[in-house]
Amino acid sequence: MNPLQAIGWRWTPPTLDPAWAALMAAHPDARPARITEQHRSGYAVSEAIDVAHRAESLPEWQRAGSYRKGEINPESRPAVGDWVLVEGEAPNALRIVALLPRFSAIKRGAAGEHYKQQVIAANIDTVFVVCGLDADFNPRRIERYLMLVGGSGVQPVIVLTKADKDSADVEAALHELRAFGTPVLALNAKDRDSASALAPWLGEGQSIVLVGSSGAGKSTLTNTLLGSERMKTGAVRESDDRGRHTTTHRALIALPSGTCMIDTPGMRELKPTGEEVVAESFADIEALAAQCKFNDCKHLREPGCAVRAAIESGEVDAQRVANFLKLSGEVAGAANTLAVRLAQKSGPRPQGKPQSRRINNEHDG
Ligand SMILES: Nc1nc2c(ncn2[C@@H]2O[C@H](COP(=O)(O)OP(=O)(O)OP(=O)(O)O)[C@@H](O)[C@H]2O)c(=O)[nH]1
Ligand SMILES: [Zn+2]
Repeated sequence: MNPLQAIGWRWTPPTLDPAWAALMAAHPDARPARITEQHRSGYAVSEAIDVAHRAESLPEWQRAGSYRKGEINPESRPAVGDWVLVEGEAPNALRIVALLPRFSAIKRGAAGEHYKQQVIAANIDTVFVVCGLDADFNPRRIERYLMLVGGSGVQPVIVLTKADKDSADVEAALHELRAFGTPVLALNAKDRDSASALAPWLGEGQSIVLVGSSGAGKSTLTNTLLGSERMKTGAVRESDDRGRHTTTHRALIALPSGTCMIDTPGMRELKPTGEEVVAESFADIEALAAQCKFNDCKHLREPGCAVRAAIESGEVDAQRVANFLKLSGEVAGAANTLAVRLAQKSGPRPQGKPQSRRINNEHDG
């Protein structure tokens, strides 16, 4: 097997994106590799599972000033999961010479003053939104994740863990979540047969990520899919009493099925970029809204509101509608911040504002 296949490469010349083929033709001495880490000063790339090396990147991806001058959008820098072309030999002479265009990208609104958004994981096929059928069960949080990955090009799948627990009301949960229009499964993350329900998304050459709150069962599920105890789970952690963050970090994990799982810390801190289309992950509400009397209906107390009527008749959950309105407000807020930032960037620099201040926070960790 081509060692790249274990880290998600699945293309052959006939299935290769023409843009990729063109870049490869332009760099005949280069070969593909995948980004596993992105740092302030450079990158780590992998050409086979469990091996990653530092690689020198193009100068325009390094200079902080390039962002400020608007020469390079941070989104056009490689991120974890990106395929790049490299030249030279590891460990000391690897150089990235080109970024291959990504087919999907999970982004988040960036904390920095300058850039609008940051790519957290690129070239992912499926994101499993993991939620336990215990006290962790929270449809509103699931809706938030679905909204954040909506429009990324990544297929979301809801995975409800802890279905084996006596207290789990599996049928009620499945019934509620099926209305979301996203595939949903309930399983026991500790059990291999149960976890095999994920097989349709775990084909060879697929790339996946798991998101979900602490304790949802992500490490447990990963271990079960791996078939061995490779990640430390909550249980281990409790006994060593060192709190969180004991999970050994490994960016690309090869599952026996030939799927590449990407584990990147940024996935834990998703927040809106302002470019999300909330309605996309609320298709049921969007369909109702199309029937409201006023086409700018806010679904609050307008007459002829089909959304309110559907709440009354029990067709749609009032909390789901409330969350839709809340998330729409958050995205609108983020979009506003984004617009202000872009305007400041293109307009003249405010008087008396020191240049150096503007460079702060430009980097991700
Ligand atoms: N009975 C049962 N227990 C589960 C299941 N999934 C996870 N658990 C337990 O729930 C606890 C937390 O699971 P983890 O896999 O550590 O959760 P996590 O999502 O990786 O948490 P973080 O690493 O903090 O993000 C552990 O004690 C697991 O054994 C399940 O499907 N059934
Ligand atoms: Zn309405």
